[in-house]
Amino acid sequence: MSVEVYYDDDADLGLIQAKKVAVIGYGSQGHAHALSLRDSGVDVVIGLPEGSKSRPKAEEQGLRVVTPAQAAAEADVIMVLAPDTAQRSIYTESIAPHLTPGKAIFFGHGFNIRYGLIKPPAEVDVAMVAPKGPGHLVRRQYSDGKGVPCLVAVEQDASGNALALALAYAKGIGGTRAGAIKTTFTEETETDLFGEQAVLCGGASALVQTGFEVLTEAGYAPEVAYFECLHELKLIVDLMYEGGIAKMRYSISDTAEYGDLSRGSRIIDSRVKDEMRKILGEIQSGEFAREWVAEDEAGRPNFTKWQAEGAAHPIEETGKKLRGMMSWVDRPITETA
Ligand SMILES: NC(=O)C1=CN([C@@H]2O[C@H](COP(=O)(O)OP(=O)(O)OC[C@H]3O[C@@H](n4cnc5c(N)ncnc54)[C@H](OP(=O)(O)O)[C@@H]3O)[C@@H](O)[C@H]2O)C=CC1
Ligand SMILES: CC[C@](O)(C(C)=O)C(=O)O
Ligand SMILES: [Mg+2]
Ligand SMILES: [Mg+2]
Repeated sequence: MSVEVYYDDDADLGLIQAKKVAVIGYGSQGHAHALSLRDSGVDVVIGLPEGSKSRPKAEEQGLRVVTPAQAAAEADVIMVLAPDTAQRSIYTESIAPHLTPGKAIFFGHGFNIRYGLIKPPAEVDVAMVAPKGPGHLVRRQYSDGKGVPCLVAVEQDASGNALALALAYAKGIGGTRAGAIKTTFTEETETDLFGEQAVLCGGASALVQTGFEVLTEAGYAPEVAYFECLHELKLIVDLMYEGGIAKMRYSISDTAEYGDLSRGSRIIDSRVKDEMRKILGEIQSGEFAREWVAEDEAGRPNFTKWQAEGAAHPIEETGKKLRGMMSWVDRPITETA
């Protein structure tokens, strides 16, 4: 194997238990890291602005919440889990003044370091622990005694111990149960952005919506189209997750497998592959990052419009109705945050 993968036996939890950790932000990732670190015996403080919606959620879970500046002042390790677009100003206003030599700043995604939006001083460790999964599942897997794999990376090793500290942190959130892969900030950032845009979120959502539209526009029942294009996708992906595409193809009928083999490459064709390469180029050149930062600074006009259009897509109404009939499917998005 060309990558280095670390498991529980390779990580010393004592290293992070000996530190005070500030988790800045208590959203999808923040709540998962904070609660799991606490359950792993780590001293955790949460940094949130006065008036943050997340404050009562963290306090209800028994966590101590202070301002981001106070959390950064108290902590040895500062994990930044606020939205990527907010991190630069949080860093400048609340973290940088307290980032004294010997401390460590950690990230859950490399965006701000990769694109030069945050430049920490040379005397601190700069590392990343990036779970390869949504925060609510990071927490659920930890609570179930399992773990979501993580990427770990060290951008700056002032202490000479940054990787060991990052691995200890990864162990504290269950990441080394599944495996922590050593990478770089550049590789994590570019592959993560590509994955979410082209395959996992952008690609998959567009595939599902378009399949649903084609069936319903041809007169088929929305309920049947929903089951076919969205609900069953999870069951198919579960088989891929367990045993690769090969296991999924083993389980489906020969008819489905012949349709898959003969038709799949007509859907995801060379035009789609060229577009994926273009998207990767925009990520590598920094064009996507500049666009997203400018969109955020302008008050997110396109983001808000596209979000509303997505929420109004007929598949959502159909899905809401059908999921209401399946109590085991319709679980709340936030169980802890
Ligand atoms: N979502 C995910 O599963 C994954 C996310 N990541 C990375 O993790 C990081 C966090 O993302 P995510 O968990 O999605 O974020 P969320 O949007 O879910 O949560 C953001 C949190 O930050 C808080 N916040 C907002 N502004 C500030 C501020 N100025 N100071 C302090 N806290 C603030 C929010 O509080 P409020 O409630 O008041 O808005 C909220 O608690 C990002 O770098 C992301 O790329 C990495 C892997 C997966
Ligand atoms: C796939 C989306 C993601 O990269 C993630 C959950 O890993 C994110 O940024 O939320
Ligand atoms: Mg990701
Ligand atoms: Mg991401």
